[in-house]
Amino acid sequence: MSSNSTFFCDRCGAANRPEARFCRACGQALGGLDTTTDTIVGLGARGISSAHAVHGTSANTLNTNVNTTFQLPIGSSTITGLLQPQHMLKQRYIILANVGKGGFGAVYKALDSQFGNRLVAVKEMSQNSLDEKDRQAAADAFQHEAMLLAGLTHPNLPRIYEQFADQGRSYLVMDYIEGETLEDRLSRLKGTTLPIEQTLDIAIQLCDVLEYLHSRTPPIIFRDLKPANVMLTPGGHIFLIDFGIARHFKPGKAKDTTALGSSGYAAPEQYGRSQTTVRADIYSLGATLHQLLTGHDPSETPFHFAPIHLPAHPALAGLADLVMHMVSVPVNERPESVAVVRASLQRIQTLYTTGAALTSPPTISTRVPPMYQAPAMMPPIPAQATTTGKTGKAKGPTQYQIVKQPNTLFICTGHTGRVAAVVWSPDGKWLATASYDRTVIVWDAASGDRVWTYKGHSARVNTLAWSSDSKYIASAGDDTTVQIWEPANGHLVYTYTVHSQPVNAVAWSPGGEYIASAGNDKLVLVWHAQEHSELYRYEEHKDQVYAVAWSPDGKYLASAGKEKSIRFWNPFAEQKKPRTFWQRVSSIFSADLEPSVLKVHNERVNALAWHPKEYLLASASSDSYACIWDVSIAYTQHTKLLRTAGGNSAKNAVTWAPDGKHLAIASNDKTVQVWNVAKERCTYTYQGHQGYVAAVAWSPNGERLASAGVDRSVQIWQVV
Ligand SMILES: Nc1ncnc2c1ncn2[C@@H]1O[C@H](COP(=O)(O)OP(=O)(O)OP(=O)(O)O)[C@@H](O)[C@H]1O
Repeated sequence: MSSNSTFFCDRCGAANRPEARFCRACGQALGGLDTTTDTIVGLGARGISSAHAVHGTSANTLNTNVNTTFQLPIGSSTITGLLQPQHMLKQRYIILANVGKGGFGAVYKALDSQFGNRLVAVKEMSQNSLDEKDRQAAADAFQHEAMLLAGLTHPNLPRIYEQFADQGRSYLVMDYIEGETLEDRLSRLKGTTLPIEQTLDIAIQLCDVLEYLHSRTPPIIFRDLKPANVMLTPGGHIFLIDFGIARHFKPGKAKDTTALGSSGYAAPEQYGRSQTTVRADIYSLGATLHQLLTGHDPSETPFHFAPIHLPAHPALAGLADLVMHMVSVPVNERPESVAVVRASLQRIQTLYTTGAALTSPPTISTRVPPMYQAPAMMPPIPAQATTTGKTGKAKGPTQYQIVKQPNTLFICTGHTGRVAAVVWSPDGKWLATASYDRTVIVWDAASGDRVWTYKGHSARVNTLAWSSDSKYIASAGDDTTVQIWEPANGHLVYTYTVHSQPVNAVAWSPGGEYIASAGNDKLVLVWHAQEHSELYRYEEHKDQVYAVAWSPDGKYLASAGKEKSIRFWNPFAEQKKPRTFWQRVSSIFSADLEPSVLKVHNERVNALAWHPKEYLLASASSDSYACIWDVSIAYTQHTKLLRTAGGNSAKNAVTWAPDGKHLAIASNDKTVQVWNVAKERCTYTYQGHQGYVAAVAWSPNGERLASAGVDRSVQIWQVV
């Protein structure tokens, strides 16, 4: 769907690519065009190349009700895209609209009536106007796309659910992607370009997915990367679509037998001169980036790329060079891998968006060998390394020199604003971080790799919580919403919009049934996580609420904020208000604890954490203290005060070790202190951060801690 010069069909007048052999609108043979040698044909879903399609080999569990050779009956209509809204396909899919043309391939938006009416995209293809050989090649290509996609799982790829044949056409059912193709986005810009920040973000996401494809065994070369095959969601997430010509790279094969790809974006070697490798995808990525940065369509002047002129900014100095290297005609002059490209892009992005430079290598994570044993004593940090560097400008973002500690396992970088929250998934596999940069990033806890960047929020994200089964995240922030979404793919499940002001705290009940959310509107709302109906609205706070926590048995809530005191209450009992005098009296003799207000802090309370098993509550306050409250004897307000080192520094976050014996406290003094609760003694101080530490979380297995804050890094470290 790139904008090459067009060829008009005699029968219906539709515009076609010059290399097309059949009209994409009506299927009429266009004739007279040789596609054998130096013309590149995008096989895609049309599968009409005279060249042989490449056969997929990946094992998969794809649901298919069609015979494996995928022969299609001849004689039915050759045209696709004719299914009307409300048409029921295969007694299951209700067609809503045609979103992707007609001709030999069409894509419909549809509802899956057997799966809660979830939205799906249904790709339709007909090969019936082709001669026998081409028809089989096209059918093979279609099945290949299905098989290939079915074996892949990546946040930037649509999931595939089913393939089948119906009325002489083949269908592929996959995730419906809300958004538009990058090609459509570019054409709406009318010659101008996307903001550089967005281009860098898109480029890095494309690197993520290409790296994933290239790391399969055998590697998958996409071979048709171009703006028309990239979909962009309103939140800025990208998906690679159209796997028609992706193929497995077969080591040792000297030369590709087919010329595939799209003119302007395809590397020279795709014309059949030599075997295509990952560097063919690097070329196409370079051509796509060149177009994003210049607005110039490469299909107009294949293999010729004009110099790129970018705004004068020190961070962008290397960007033009990088892109021009990627589109080098000699294969060996291009970067050797997508990982190399991604590392450069990330370095540029960090420098461009924050002015920050990291001393750690420019990859997402830096790793310490798994055998590493932390020394009992932490060596002091060199004075030079601990100083906070400045950009040198009078005004501008702070440059943080992140220094790895001996027990640091990973330093995850990617956020471009303060990290406000960090939470482990209950199964220990993932970490999620929320940031003022409006995103939530999900990280692989074993490798430190970024898995997903969620961009559903339109303002700072302040807080997040995992559901107890690790399947959902609730995130909330200054846009006043709480959003429930799937960390595996970023799918938004529900947006809760009852708060009228920024939301600062969200907590999922231990059983997973309820969510408590609280914010600047002074409310704590307790609502059903699935039905979203309100269970109880706590209105006792006189000022903004910053923290909310469930007791481990899911019976009580504690909430606190600007008004300095902590409120401890039972949403289920409170729900039954108004309570009579006699009910109050009898409750004294019942097993239920009375709600109470705990007062010890002299400044705002920033965080609360409930002991994993007992009725002990930890709080962190700007008054420089962390406290432990025994709330089972609430009226006597038994507390331990822990004043961590760092003098008068505010305490921002607290987390209990899973065994309940230690507490970690994050502070404005740039440290995290680990305290032995029974001995009331600080046993270790982590000093890897170069700014206020805003968040800390203990891993479910008790072996690691994750901390994050103003320096934008997320540091995962071993407990010493
Ligand atoms: N999963 C999806 N969700 C939503 N829309 C989609 C999806 N897949 C494809 N589309 C829409 O359908 C159009 C055609 O899709 P696709 O590129 O896969 O088909 P094609 O016929 O193979 O195109 P091409 O001519 O590029 O080979 C896309 O441009 C896009 O607008």
